[in-house]
Amino acid sequence: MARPAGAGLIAALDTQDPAQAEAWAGALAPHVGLLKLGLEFFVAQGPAAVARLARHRPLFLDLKFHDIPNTVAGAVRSAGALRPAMLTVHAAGGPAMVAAARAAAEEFGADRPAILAVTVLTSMDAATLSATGVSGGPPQQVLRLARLALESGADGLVCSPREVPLLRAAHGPGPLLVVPGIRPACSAAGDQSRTATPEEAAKAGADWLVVGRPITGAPDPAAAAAAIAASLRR
Ligand SMILES: O=c1ccn([C@@H]2O[C@H](COP(=O)(O)O)[C@@H](O)[C@H]2O)c(=O)[nH]1
Repeated sequence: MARPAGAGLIAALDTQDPAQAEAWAGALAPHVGLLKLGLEFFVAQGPAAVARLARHRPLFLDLKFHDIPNTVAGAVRSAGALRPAMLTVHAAGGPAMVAAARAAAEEFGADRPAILAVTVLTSMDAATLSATGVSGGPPQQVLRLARLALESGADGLVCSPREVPLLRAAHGPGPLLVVPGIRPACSAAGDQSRTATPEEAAKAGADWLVVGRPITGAPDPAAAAAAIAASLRR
């Protein structure tokens, strides 16, 4: 998948309902670079329904694999058959798991899915992370997991907009940085903790901004996506 000029927009279609996903995909396709489908849709509707949505835009299949290396490699083979542009694994699965995901993706040849490693979920603040036994706070843990994942073959990272400058300073322009936790001014944060506006995330150096509820929960989702896309072009 070619890197966008500036920051590109990805719409997260978080629903179990195939008719809703289809309606969003059709309405949002002119304004976004990719459509993101996650566990909610995949578990409810399965691979065939996912494949149908790829008629609108390339897919980011965000299933966040986290298992032993052999199992993750098999899952990447299964998911890769849907020809998504990008797939996610959890960096916390360790170097062998990330390397196994990358090796399985390579089996799809030149237009293989990019393997993105999720660092620290954007819903987690320092206290939540500390409760899982990780000391030092999100920035330090994101940097630790990013290094592990990139050295193990990940093409890019999922991180919050707050860590983008740190990751660019540490790893330069190479890694694809895909960034949820995006909240236009006046949008409700909901369960997201480490947030920024689309303009802030783009200025920090994100490649792709992932936006769900601020688009899908808007009275006119297409207009909301168009407004965010326009703000990224300014
Ligand atoms: O750390 C992460 C990783 C993935 N996500 C996903 O992004 C979208 C965000 O949706 P919003 O409605 O804009 O909050 C959602 O599909 C998450 O599963 C994330 O938020 N944080």
